[in-house]
Amino acid sequence: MASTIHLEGTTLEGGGQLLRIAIGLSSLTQTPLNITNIRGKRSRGGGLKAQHLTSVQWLAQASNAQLSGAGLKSKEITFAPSTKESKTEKYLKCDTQISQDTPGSINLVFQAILPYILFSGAKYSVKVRISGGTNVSNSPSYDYISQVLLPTLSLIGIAEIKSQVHSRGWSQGGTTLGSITYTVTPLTQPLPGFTLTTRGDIKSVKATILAPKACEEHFKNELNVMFDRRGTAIFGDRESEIDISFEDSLHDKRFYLLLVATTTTGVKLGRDWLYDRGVKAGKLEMVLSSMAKKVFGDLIAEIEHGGCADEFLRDQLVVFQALAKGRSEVDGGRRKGVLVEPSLHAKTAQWVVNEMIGVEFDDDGACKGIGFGSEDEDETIEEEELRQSFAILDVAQAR
Ligand SMILES: Nc1ncnc2c1ncn2[C@@H]1O[C@H](COP(=O)(O)OP(=O)(O)OP(=O)(O)O)[C@@H](O)[C@H]1O
Repeated sequence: MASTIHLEGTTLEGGGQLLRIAIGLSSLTQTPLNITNIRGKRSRGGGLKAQHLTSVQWLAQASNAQLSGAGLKSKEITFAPSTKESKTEKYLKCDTQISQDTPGSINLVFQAILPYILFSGAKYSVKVRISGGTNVSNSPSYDYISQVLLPTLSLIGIAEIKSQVHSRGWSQGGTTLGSITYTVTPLTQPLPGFTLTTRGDIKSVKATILAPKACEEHFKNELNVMFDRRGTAIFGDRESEIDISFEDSLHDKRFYLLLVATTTTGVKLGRDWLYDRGVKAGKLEMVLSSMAKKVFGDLIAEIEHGGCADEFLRDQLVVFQALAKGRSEVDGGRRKGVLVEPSLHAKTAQWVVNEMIGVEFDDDGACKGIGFGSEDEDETIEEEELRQSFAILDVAQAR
């Protein structure tokens, strides 16, 4: 049996993403895992929030893992997947519900469980209905997942993930919970290494607005003004293809805007903003115009670096690069001729995959993945273990 890997939860970003990636990889590789100081860099002492606990418990059930220490606010857990059976089918149900009774981000739960389902080897589609928040600050919204992440996964060879939003749930103070169903078809072959390095020209931009119905015209006008002003920075002198969609947020304090640029090579770049406070009388115009300016500015910065992934997508692709077979590269772009540094979230994701499965990333955002599920995967892991023990020997000799 593999020895337990220990991760220190304060490393780098020190948030929930470290836990999500680690538990997903532990379940897949059946490697026991111990995490201390979970979310150690977050305020109020860190520990597991409901959303994290839900993900850990679901993965423990799906991989038949022994879980100890897990509870709300827990700072240390040990997760030991069963190594006796590899028959995922027994525990990974084809139709499953994950219910949260708080508006914790549905999409962060999805982020935690997706690699496990995709690479589980199960021979049936897995339908997961998750309740909680669909649009929550500092996490991917439903709209971002369905318009940026899933089309990108399709571009790199993971075609079969369908999404359906049943109702919206907003972070903080929302009265109703939202729910989404994701239907995932597990891979039947190892994921081939992929490159996202050819950006292409911006072909179209889709704007998604969620806001109280009364401000529909107003919000759309703000966006049209911004497209007039900043269209050249987006499209250059090419024809602009613009689509603006509006959905009633059914909440007088919830305003959300997502802009997604699609390029001629199918690359998606997205930026969004959620404003979830009240708007004082006479201030609506200012709020909508500030939102529009901010999201346009952020999207244009993503377009100008010329890379193939926005800041958030970059960290969300790391685990897929690490599990794919052979070399994968995601171009994060350049500013003033210098490579755009990965965000702290992306560096954390890269650190976790290195600790868990020995995959190293270079400065270009490339790595050699282990080819999870392929016949020679054991060899790749063994080679890596051997390499690491030589590295330890080298260090010992140097002392
Ligand atoms: N606006 C956004 N659009 C898309 N993805 C986002 C956005 N904001 C954050 N994310 C993604 O959400 C994840 C947040 O990870 P993080 O570790 O902060 O999670 P967390 O579970 O909320 O932890 P914590 O509560 O500890 O902050 C990252 O993968 C990041 O890329």
